[in-house]
Amino acid sequence: MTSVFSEGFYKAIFDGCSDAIYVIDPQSSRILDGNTRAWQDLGLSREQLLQHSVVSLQNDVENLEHWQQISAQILLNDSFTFIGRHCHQNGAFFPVEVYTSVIELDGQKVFISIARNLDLTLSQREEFRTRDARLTYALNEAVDGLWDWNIASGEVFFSPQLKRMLKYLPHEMEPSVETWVESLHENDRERVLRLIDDHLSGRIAAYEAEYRLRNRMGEYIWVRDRGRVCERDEQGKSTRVVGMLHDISQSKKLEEKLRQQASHDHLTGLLNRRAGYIHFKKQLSYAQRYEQQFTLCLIDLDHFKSINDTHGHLAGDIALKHFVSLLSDSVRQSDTLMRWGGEEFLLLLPKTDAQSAKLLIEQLKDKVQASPVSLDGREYSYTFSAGLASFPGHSMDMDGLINSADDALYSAKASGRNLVMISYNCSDIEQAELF
Ligand SMILES: Nc1nc2c(ncn2[C@@H]2O[C@H](COP(=O)(O)OP(=O)(O)OP(=O)(O)O)[C@@H](O)[C@H]2O)c(=O)[nH]1
Repeated sequence: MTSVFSEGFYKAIFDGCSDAIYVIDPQSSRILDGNTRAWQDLGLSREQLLQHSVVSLQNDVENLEHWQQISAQILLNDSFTFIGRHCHQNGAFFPVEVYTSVIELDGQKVFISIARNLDLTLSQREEFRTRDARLTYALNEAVDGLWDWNIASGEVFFSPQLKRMLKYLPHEMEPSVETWVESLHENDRERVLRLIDDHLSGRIAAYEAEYRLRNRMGEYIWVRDRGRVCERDEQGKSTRVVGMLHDISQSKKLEEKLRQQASHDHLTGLLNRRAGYIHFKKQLSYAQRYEQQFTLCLIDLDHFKSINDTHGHLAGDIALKHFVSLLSDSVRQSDTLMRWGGEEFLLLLPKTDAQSAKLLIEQLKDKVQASPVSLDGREYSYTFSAGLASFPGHSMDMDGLINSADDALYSAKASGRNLVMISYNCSDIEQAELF
């Protein structure tokens, strides 16, 4: 039989189509025509195809009677889709999705069936294999660990690299969201859970957090975690989130070191003047808020220049460290000693009035004098002078307090050194009016 298409245009589309197209007689199920893809898919020549019918070719159609039931159904509905199996000449079956519609040709109704081969083509298979290999590589070798959370079931897939990051073996780590929640550092947990909740409910476009995560050894590592909802249900509720975990422990350590260097004195390890000033400000506002007295004490080593001149600068450094170690061991945890300048220190004594502070500093002074430092194999005693000022008695503000303590220190030096003096200044407001 010749092609039912007379127009070259339609013929080109018919033969060039990547799906198989069959023209079928509704009564007998005979194949009236088929495009190139149709006979190639079945492993037949065009002539062989035209010898067949749906009954002889289609495994799911049992006999002519069965076909006629199907045919009646197609004629009734004008179209019909079904998924079945076609049989290749070599005996192998392959899955097809067949869409059949009814058209009229020369006053006769015929069926046009378009059959899509659902089996993967070789190139598609190759592509999937490549993609699979890439995915496996990414999951295993990438520096980031991947997680995939099914919200409804609470199940979480942890990638091999994520497990490695936390020092777990491949078969370890219960794949549940609880595993992750329980590994969060308790100081980070609330913040991180709030962030992920904000993302799930759509308040923020993506989830991103830096936090500490406990590893198999019970140690905490710092991670940067980023995730995004990738599936929602019909109501728009998040059902699946996928994210990546990056180990940032090293950069956090470096950050901490830089922060420490910026705020601490390299020689003594004490807070430096800049950070000390910030700390002082906080202490003062705390004292104001809770109506508490506190005293600050400026301490300056006496004749320190002579230590440097006699024993050298390195010996001077040793003496400075010796002094800091003596004082640090003697003050309370709540007191803060900071390096205010070269051989000048500032000691903050919260909840302490000037008289009590003076007694304490006198004791420290005696202790320092009685604890010589060993320089060049020789014991060397040194002393210090100190000036004290208290909040709120001597001043209400930081600069006023520092100036008052400085005045007192100047007086102690001027009066012969190795002395502790309280400021003579007075704040404008009487203490009784304040507290
Ligand atoms: N070794 C060492 N010396 C320091 C450091 N910071 C400051 N100094 C020295 O401390 C000395 C301070 O000298 P001065 O300001 O004259 O004071 P002083 O000799 O202690 O005399 P008075 O304070 O008047 O008792 C100087 O020699 C500084 O070089 C430091 O970090 N290491």
